[in-house]
Amino acid sequence: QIPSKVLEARLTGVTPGLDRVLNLTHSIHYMRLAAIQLPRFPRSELLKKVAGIQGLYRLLSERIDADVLDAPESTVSTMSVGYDHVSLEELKKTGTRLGYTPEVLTEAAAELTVALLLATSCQLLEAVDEAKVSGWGSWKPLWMCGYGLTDSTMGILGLGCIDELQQTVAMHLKPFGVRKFLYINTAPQPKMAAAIPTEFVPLEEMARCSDFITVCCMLSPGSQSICNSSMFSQMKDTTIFSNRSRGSVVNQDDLYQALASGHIAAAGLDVMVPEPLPTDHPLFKFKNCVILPHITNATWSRVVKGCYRDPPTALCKGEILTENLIIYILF
Ligand SMILES: O=CC(=O)O
Repeated sequence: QIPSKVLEARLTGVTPGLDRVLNLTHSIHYMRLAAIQLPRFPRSELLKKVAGIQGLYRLLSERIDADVLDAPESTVSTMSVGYDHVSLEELKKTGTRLGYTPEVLTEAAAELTVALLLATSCQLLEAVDEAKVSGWGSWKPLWMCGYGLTDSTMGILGLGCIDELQQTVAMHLKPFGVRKFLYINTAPQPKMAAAIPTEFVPLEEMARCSDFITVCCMLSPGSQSICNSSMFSQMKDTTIFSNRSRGSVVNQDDLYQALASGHIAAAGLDVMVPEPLPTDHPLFKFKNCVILPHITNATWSRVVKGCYRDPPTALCKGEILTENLIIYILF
C-alpha cells in the first residue's frame, strides 16, 4: 500500500535551514511529491519522476545521488535508519535537507539480533527442516547440539552505531546469561559500559575472545568490509557471527571462505550484498548460515511513526542541527 496522506505533522523547535522542511510539512498536500510511491521502480523511471519535484520520499534500496538530486528538492526523506544510500556530499551541495528514521527501529533491531543469534546457535531452521522430513529418526544425544548464549562472551561491533542501538542489543542479550560483553565503537561508551557492563576492546581482541559476534554498525568508509578474512581468521571455530547492519560491512567472499573451511561455526545475516541475494548464491548452500531478507525494519512501529531529523553532525560535515521534525504517516 502507498501512504496517501500525512494526517498529522508535529514540529519541535526550529534550526537554521529547517524552514525548508517546515514548508514541506505545511504544504505537503500542495507540493508535487511525485516520487512518494514507495514500491521500487526502475532507476530510469525514478529519474523521470524526480524532475521538478520539491520533496522526495524513498526507501533504502535506492541510491540517492547526484543524478537524483539534480532537481531542486527541498527535502529528501528515507524510510530507514541507515542513510548510506544517500550521498550527503550531494545534499550539501544543493542545500537539501535529509529526513530519516532514527530510533524507530532500535528495539526491533535488538530483537532481531537476539532472534538471529538464537536461530543460529540452536540451528533452528535446520531443525525445522529435519522435523518436516522426519529427519530426526531415532534419539541421538549429540544430534543438533548447538552453542548456547549462557555463559558466553558476546562481541558487539557498533562502530558508528547510532541511537543507543549497541546498548539496547546488549540489554536484550543480558537476560540470556551472557557472561561478558565486549564492544567496539568509534570511542568508548561510558554510559553503556556502566549499564551492562561491557568492555571496550580492539577488533582483534573481540574476534579472538568472543563466542558470538554481532554487528550493528552504520555503513561508513571506516566500517566498509571491516569483517574480513583477517577478522574471521582470528575467530574461534565455535564462534557464531551475525550481521544486521549493512551487507557491505562484511567481505562476503571472506565470510563464505570462513564458513566453507569451518573456521567459524555459523552465521546469521539479515543484510547482504546484493539485496535480494540471488537464490543461487553460494551462501544459501550452508545449513549453518541463516539468511533473512532484511527484515529488521519489518515492524509496525516504523510504519506508523517516522521521526525525521538530520543525520548526526559529524556526517553532515559540520552542520549544526538540534531539533527534530516528527511526521506521523498513516497508511
Ligand atoms: O536497515 C534498516 C534501516 O536502515 O532502516
